[in-house]
Amino acid sequence: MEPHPDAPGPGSKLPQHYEQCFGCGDEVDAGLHIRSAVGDGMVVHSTFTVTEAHQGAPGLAHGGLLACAFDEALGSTVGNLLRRPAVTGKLETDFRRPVPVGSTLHIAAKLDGVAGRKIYASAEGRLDADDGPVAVRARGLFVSVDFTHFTTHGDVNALEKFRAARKARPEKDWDINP
Ligand SMILES: CCCCCCCCCCCCCC(=O)SCCNC(=O)CCNC(=O)[C@H](O)C(C)(C)COP(=O)(O)OP(=O)(O)OC[C@H]1O[C@@H](n2cnc3c(N)ncnc32)[C@H](O)[C@@H]1OP(=O)(O)O
Repeated sequence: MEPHPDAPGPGSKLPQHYEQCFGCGDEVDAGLHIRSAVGDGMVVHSTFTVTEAHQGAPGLAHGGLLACAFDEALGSTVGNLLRRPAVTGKLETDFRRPVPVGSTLHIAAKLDGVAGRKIYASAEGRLDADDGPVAVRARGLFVSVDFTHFTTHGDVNALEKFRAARKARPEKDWDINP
């Protein structure tokens, strides 16, 4: 499997895909503010720094928010390397170690395969360094969708704003053809 010919190359920092996204958006104060960059092959590296806004037990990250971080990291890999709209159909997580507030999860997510509309991806999150101890593993199944998925089910006004903002960006985007 190869990245899409127009996919950003290794080392490229990836922009937030939507400023209101809970995973990566700058406009969500308590969001995860995940930052990502393309790695070698079919890999995207992301970081998520856990704050007090992300707690479940005192001082520890909430498991649901950790799952969110992996949804974002895996989805970013699919969207940026294959450059096609897709949504999460299934997400599995293995929580192997507690993730304390103040720690940074280093997530390496890779595309494992494509079968028709189904896209398989998996990821590992390590504590505080790319070679730190594994805290979370995840696997996701993403399903390719037409852009009409978002116009039919989403907020059309917000979507128009989103499209206008993306068109104004210098880098090429996936084809949007509702
Ligand atoms: C350059 C651009 C950069 C952009 C960056 C973007 C970053 C984004 C980061 C954000 C990341 C956040 C992302 C988010 O959080 S996305 C938000 C969370 N996800 C959703 O809201 C999705 C809701 N679900 C649906 O809309 C539909 O169910 C979908 C569209 C998924 C499928 O309904 P549809 O009617 O269209 O298709 P189908 O039912 O015929 O299914 C098709 C195939 O898929 C298989 N299947 C489906 N589900 C499952 C399952 N659970 N386990 C196993 N298999 C499953 C199914 O068997 C079939 O296989 P096959 O029979 O053909 O073999």
